[in-house]
Order: sequence, then C-alpha cells, then structure tokens
Amino acid sequence: MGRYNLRMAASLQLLNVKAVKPFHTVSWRRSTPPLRCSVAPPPSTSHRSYTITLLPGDGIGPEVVSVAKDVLTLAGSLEGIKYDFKEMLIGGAALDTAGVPLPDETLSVAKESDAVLLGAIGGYKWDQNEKRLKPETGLLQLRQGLTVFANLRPATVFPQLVDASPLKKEIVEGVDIMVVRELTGGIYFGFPRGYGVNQHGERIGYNTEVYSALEVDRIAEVAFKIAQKRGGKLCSVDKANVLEASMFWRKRVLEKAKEYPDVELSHMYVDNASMQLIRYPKQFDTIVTNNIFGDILSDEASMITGSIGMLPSASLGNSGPGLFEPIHGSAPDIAGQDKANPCATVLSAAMLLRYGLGEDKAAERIDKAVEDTLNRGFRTADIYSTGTNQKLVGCKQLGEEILKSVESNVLAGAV
Ligand SMILES: NC(=O)c1ccc[n+]([C@@H]2O[C@H](COP(=O)([O-])OP(=O)(O)OC[C@H]3O[C@@H](n4cnc5c(N)ncnc54)[C@H](O)[C@@H]3O)[C@@H](O)[C@H]2O)c1
Ligand SMILES: CC(C)[C@H](C(=O)O)[C@@H](O)C(=O)O
Repeated sequence: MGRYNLRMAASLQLLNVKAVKPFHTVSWRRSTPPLRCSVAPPPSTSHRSYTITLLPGDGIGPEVVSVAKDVLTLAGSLEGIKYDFKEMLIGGAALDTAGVPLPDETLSVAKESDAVLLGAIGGYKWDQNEKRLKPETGLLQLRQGLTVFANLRPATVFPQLVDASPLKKEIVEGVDIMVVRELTGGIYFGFPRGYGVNQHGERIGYNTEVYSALEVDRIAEVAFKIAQKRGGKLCSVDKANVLEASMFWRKRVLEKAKEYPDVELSHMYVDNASMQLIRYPKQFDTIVTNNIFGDILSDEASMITGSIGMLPSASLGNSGPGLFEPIHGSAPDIAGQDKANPCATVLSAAMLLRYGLGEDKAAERIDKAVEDTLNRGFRTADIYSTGTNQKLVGCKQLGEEILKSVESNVLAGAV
C-alpha cells in the first residue's frame, strides 16, 4: 500500500463522497472526483499496512481506546489490513511522565503515521495547572500541529436508542445532523490573550475571537461540499448580531455560497440554534460553525442521540494524517470503573478507516457491528433503559459483544 496511499488518503479529499448520511450506514467512495487534489487509487485487494498512532490519554481514554483498537484490528484483518500501532503519551499521562502535555515525540510520531486515534485527556489532578501545563493544551497543540481544521461531528440517532434520549421520541427519531466545527482557529487560538490589569486597576483575563478570510473560506468550503452530498441544506451558526468576528464569518460564508447554488444556506444566531436543536432538531442537516460554538453545540446535539458516549468525530486537514476521537472527555467520574460507553471511540475508528484511510469496507464492518450489538440489546449504563429486555454491561463486555458482531456478520454474510 505504501506511503503514497496513506498520505493521499488521510486528508480532506476523502470528503468527496457520494453521501454523508447517515454516518453509520453511509457508503464512502474514493472514486468520486477529488475535493482538492487527485485521489489515491482504491485500496488493492492485497494486504495493506498502516501505521496508527494511538493516544489513549487519561481517565476513560485508555478503556475506550483498548476496545476500539481490538475492533479496528479484527475488522481490518477481515479486509486484509495490517496495522503498526504506535502508542504514545498525551495529556495528563504525558505531564506525569514527560512534564509536558504533548511531548515532541508524540507529535512527530503522529505526523508520520497514517492516522491518529485519541481517547480523551484531562482530569481533576491537573485542573489547577497553569495553561501551558494543562492536558487540554496538549490536545490543542496536537490539533494545531496536525493542522486538522475541519472537525466533523455527526449526531445521528440510532433507531435502537430512540428511548435513550431524554427528549421525546417524536423529536429525536430520524435526527441526522453533521456539525462541521472549525477546529484550529477562533477564540481558542486568537491573540491577544492572557491576564492583565484594566484601566480601573482591576485584574482581568482575556481572549480574542479572530478569524481570517482563509480560515472561514476553507471550513465553509468543506461544509458546503458535505451539505451537497447530504440533504443539500447548510446552516451557518454565528453571533453576527453582536460579534465582528461573526459578522465577518457570515460575509465570507455568503461569498462562498455563490459557488454552491445547489445548497440551501441559512444563518442562525448561536443562542437560537441551541434552542432549536432541542425544539426541532430535524430541521438541521449540516451545520457549520466556529470553534467554540461547535464545541458547545456538538455536546448539546449528543443528548439528542441519547449519550455523549455515542458521538465520534473526525478532524481533517488538507494533507497529513487525520485525528479521530470521541467528542466526550475523560469522564473522571466513571474512570477506572468499566462503565464507559466505548461506542463513540469505536465509531471514531470506523471514521478513521473511512475518512483517514479510504478503507470503506472495514469501516462498514464496524458500523454494522455496533448496530448489531445494540440490536442484540447490549447497553452501557448511559444508554440503558430500565424496564426493558436490555442487558446492562460494562465497557469491556460491550467491546467483546461488538467483536462478536464483527465475527457473526461475516458468518451471516452481512458485510
Ligand atoms: N477531547 C477530549 O479529550 C475532551 C473533551 C471534553 C472534555 N475533556 C476533558 O475531560 C475532563 C472531564 O470533562 P467533563 O466532565 O466536562 O466532560 P466529559 O465528557 O468527560 O463527561 C461529561 C459527562 O459525560 C459522561 N461521559 C462522558 N463520556 C462518556 C462515555 N464514553 N460513556 C459514558 N458516560 C460518559 C461522564 O461520565 C460525565 O458525567 C476535563 O478535564 C475536560 O477538559 C476532554
Ligand atoms: C478538552 C477541550 C480542549 C476540547 C475542546 O474544547 O475542543 C473538548 O471540549 C472537545 O470538544 O474535544
């Protein structure tokens, strides 16, 4: 397979797909015209080998990554795929061992690999650290270091989990939203930032929400292309009634819209969007928004689907490896108790295969296995409904059941 394929595969060109809806049953194709540059040839039928950087991180991170690694390995082996896993440190685990949240070695190994799978970072132990020594800083450095500016967060309601959502069945049934979050700009990275003293002599903390034309244009382009392949509707969420950075964002999105007359563009203020997501989520198809609004709205959208433990993500740039991670955090309240739902990370592994490597068939095996496991009634506590025939299991057992589903789908010829 070689480096050519991995370099070509692990970037935004793979977004050029036939359909992006719903994410867990979609069929991605590499044969469609490229997003930016030429597309790598489809994977040959012979054995293919990829280097995957694994970043388990903190809290439940190692628990869910361990499950995802096994699922990735089995689904891959059934498609003739081999992996060279490189497990590296990030976050609190890196702080404790190397004194920094993102050691240089972790970043360089990640950059050299075909794709990166991350669990989660953070925890009480490091909460009071100064900014440069926070686990979260390591994650932001990784995203920036890999220049993965486009973060795709699909919020799709599995029919099996309709009752797991705190919202009414008729509200959540059939919801399928793709949140396209700008990931390497905005207030997370803007300058000036820091601490100081204001004109009244009071101590202050400040950050800057700033977007360049290039940053807005490239994320808007990704979002329009995705919307085009989905339901043809794009909602740009901003705060253009108040913030200059949002007024600028809206202007650039409107400009970009001229290239996509087939996409129905709307704009919504973020406060309204957060309300509409609960009131009538089915009105949304694709959402594009800035870094901080995307962070918040995707967590909100996760509850439509039943649990934050179900939401995967893919972060992609124009070249280099993609970063794949669940949208949830390290969940210190349940860490080490075998209670975590591994589905978000397992589904992130499917996104890794599909968006990062162009290995659609192996990805499909994983998506189907998760659905099959849910169909067989297995649930972790976060998606379990009492008074049903569902079987309450821990993280490890759910992982084992997903592996069984990968195997039994082969026997049943389902993939
Ligand atoms: N990408 C990341 O690594 C990431 C994302 C968000 C938060 N964080 C960090 O994680 C730490 C905890 O943050 P938080 O509590 O605000 O958010 P969190 O996502 O870790 O947890 C929020 C709630 O969701 C539950 N939850 C999360 N993932 C779950 C799963 N897979 N299965 C079942 N339940 C799950 C937790 O138990 C908790 O009750 C902080 O240090 C934060 O900075 C990291
Ligand atoms: C942990 C933190 C840096 C991160 C973010 O804000 O992007 C998290 O909330 C996420 O959504 O991945």
